[in-house]
Amino acid sequence: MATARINASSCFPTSRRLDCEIHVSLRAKTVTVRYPLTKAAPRRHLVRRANKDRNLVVNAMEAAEEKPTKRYPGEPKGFVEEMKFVVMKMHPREHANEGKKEFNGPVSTWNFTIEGYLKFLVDSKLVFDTLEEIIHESTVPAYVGLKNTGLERAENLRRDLEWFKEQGHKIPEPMVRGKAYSQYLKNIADQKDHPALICHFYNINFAHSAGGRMIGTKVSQKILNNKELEFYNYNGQLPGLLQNVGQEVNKVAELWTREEKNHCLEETETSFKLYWEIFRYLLP
Ligand code: HEM
Repeated sequence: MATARINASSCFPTSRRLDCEIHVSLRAKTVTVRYPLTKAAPRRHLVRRANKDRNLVVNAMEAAEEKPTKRYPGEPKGFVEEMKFVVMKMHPREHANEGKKEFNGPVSTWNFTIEGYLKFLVDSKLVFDTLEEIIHESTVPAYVGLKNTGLERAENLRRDLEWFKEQGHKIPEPMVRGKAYSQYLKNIADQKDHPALICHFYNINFAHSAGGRMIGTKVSQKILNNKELEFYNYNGQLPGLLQNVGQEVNKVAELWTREEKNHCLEETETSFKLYWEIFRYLLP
């Protein structure tokens, strides 16, 4: 609501006239209008005129005021929340609710096979290998806080695949889906597209910590005799690790323009599609 303050005390004489001001405030902005009146003009004229002008000034300010800036879902809580909002909309509804059904959602009806699961692990390893190498070897300031976060999975996956080998399983070579995602990550790193890369960093790591872990539990129960794989084992408390990484990503994104943030959010679709292809090895 606009208010106008007629500041009669700010009438001050100059050599030939009496200048007075009114201040009109609209939300955070204040406009000052100066009235050059002759010394002879009585103050009540000034007040009358200022009152009349006040509405004109308010209207002009309202017209000039920028439209309220768009709020993005999740924005008040930080950029990671914005990313979460976007990716959750991409999940099929029954998958997004999976965690609320005490692991008895559709994933529990999947008939996992060792063969499919090994493909999933091998291609996931290639993706984590690539992502971790890019982040680790980079000197880009935006990635500094994303090194050695405790979410790294490549080494744990290597140990899991070793275990499968010891059990007598043949470990496949990386396949086209894993190679496609790995190559895509290398391309955006070469292009120095940091917002896009950080989008993938978030989605790959956080997807694994959420739906990925649920799937891991089911696989373990159904076909691995409850064997706990290293892939799902973190050095430290996972919620704390995720919170720290989330804070680091939020800090980086605070330096971005809205365009860079939107570019990062738009990249979610590619990340979801590419990683979804790898999850599909698990489908019967
Ligand atoms: C079978 C496949 C999948 C299932 C069953 C699944 C399931 C879930 C579930 C249940 C959640 C937790 C929702 C909540 O917090 O209430 C979740 C979160 C998430 N998923 Fe998926 N998801 C799958 C695939 C993917 C893919 C392909 C991506 C993207 C690459 C992805 C990215 C994420 C992310 C980033 C989160 C948010 C984690 C967080 O910020 O806490 N998910 N998913």
